[in-house]
Amino acid sequence: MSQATRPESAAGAASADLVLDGLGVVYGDLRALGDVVATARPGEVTAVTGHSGAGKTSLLWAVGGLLGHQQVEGTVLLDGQTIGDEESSRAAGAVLIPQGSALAEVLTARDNVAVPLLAAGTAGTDATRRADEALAAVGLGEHAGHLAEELSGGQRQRVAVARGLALASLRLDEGGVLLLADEPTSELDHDTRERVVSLVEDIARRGGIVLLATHDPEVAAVAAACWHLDDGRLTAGSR
Ligand SMILES: Nc1ncnc2c1ncn2[C@@H]1O[C@H](COP(=O)(O)OP(=O)(O)OP(=O)(O)O)[C@@H](O)[C@H]1O
Repeated sequence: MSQATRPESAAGAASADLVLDGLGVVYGDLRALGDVVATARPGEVTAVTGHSGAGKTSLLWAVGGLLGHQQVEGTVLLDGQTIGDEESSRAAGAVLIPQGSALAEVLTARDNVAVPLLAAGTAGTDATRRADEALAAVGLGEHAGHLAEELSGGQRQRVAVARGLALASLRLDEGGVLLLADEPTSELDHDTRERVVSLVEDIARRGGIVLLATHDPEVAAVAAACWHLDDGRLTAGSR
């Protein structure tokens, strides 16, 4: 594990870094996130921690361009370019593994993983191959043909992880990825959790930028850096 940093200033960030400069999120009268200044580096997993309601999902969604203009304050830069709206974040390789599995119930596990790959322009046979590989990697190779609605909570979460990792791998092949993983291990047993964390680490090892929101100290402990949120404010890094 490398020395963790408290990203107090965007100054000195390398150009390929993800830089949050005064990032804030408001929902009407509620301020969920305020004035976050932080830098995440390619090749590292950055854990995003904090109590329930601290603003972890809001941060990930703001970076991914998934919130409305009026809800987001400040600037998100990747490789020196402003991102943070849907189009620019997607073009920059942003991939979200959402909290909760958000699967299409009447599609198979395989199709849940393959459809976003097809939508991203992957040819059918390649999308199926990538989907099957991703499902096998999370231990669901034998469930590829099962409908999502037939799967357990933990299996569904693994399909969602496989979907995100398959798309992240595609983005890496295309030039780069910004993986936003929102509590991807919350419903997994110990061994499966370790397997998923290792797959997320692989994305970083291949040069991706990874933000990993988690409540789990053991998961956070694998990260090279940690952003800890307290009521929407970034507090001191823990390592
Ligand atoms: N769409 C929304 N409209 C209004 N308030 C929201 C919305 N989404 C989140 N909030 C509020 O914003 C705050 C931060 O929520 P957020 O989901 O970012 O926290 P979190 O750290 O991810 O929480 P958890 O660990 O429980 O998932 C909370 O007070 C929450 O109630």
